[in-house]
Amino acid sequence: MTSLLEVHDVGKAFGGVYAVREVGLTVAEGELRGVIGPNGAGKSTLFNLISGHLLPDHGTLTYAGRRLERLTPHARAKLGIAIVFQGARLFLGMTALENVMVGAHARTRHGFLSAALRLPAHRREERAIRADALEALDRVGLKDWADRAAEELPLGQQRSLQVARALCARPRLLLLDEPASGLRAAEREALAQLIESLRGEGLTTLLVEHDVAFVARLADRISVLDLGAHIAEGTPAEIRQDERVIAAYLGKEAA
Ligand SMILES: Nc1ncnc2c1ncn2[C@@H]1O[C@H](COP(=O)(O)OP(=O)(O)OP(=O)(O)O)[C@@H](O)[C@H]1O
Repeated sequence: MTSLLEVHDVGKAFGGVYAVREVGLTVAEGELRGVIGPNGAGKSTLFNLISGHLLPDHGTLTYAGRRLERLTPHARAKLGIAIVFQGARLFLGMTALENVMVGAHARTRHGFLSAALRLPAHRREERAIRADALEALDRVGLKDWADRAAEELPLGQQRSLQVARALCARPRLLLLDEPASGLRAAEREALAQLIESLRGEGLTTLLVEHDVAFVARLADRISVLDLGAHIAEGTPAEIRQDERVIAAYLGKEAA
């Protein structure tokens, strides 16, 4: 299987303490990879190293054969890496559709300013973006909500809207940071089904999540971090039985 993302030996320290050290993982094209770990394991740090919001102290990141580690988040977005951040905000006062259209900005030629000025070449582009945004809303089951104010959507649908925003940039790799956090059971279920349907479409996804059951249900393979180190990788069934993983979680509970 061809790999889309290769993280090799990355490390990142804050004030001399490693939040992530010597972490490596390879994500195959079309794979849904989960990343789990107890509090402070380094999940968010790893996520930000892949998105480009943090730069590694050492190690390499390769995406579709290109080295990433010195590229800005914007450059990575242009290569097809889309992000749904933990607790990301929607633009209030904008409709669901407008919120998604902002997500297409990463791949427009003219940039946000000329879009705001509504130059002629832009109107064409704007129409195309609008069509893409409607398609993205449709993919996440929110087409009927297109013209509603984003803040009117229930929390679960706001999360789906964030996914639509990421999809509008036509990503090849989708990064999800704790997408289920704060959701109720029914909302969680709907989100799981959405992520499953995107996997069915062949979208490669990295899912960083606190909720182990949520990840175990969805992921092809799971990488486990503890105290910044990569301690295990395998299928959900393998991970559930891995003694280092059990010890890492039990250790945290005991503490
Ligand atoms: N910007 C930062 N400055 C200083 N320390 C940081 C910073 N970001 C993370 N850390 C530290 O790095 C370690 C890993 O944190 P990280 O947030 O990556 O873990 P996590 O697995 O996402 O945890 P959680 O599940 O609690 O969100 C923690 O000890 C944290 O305090």
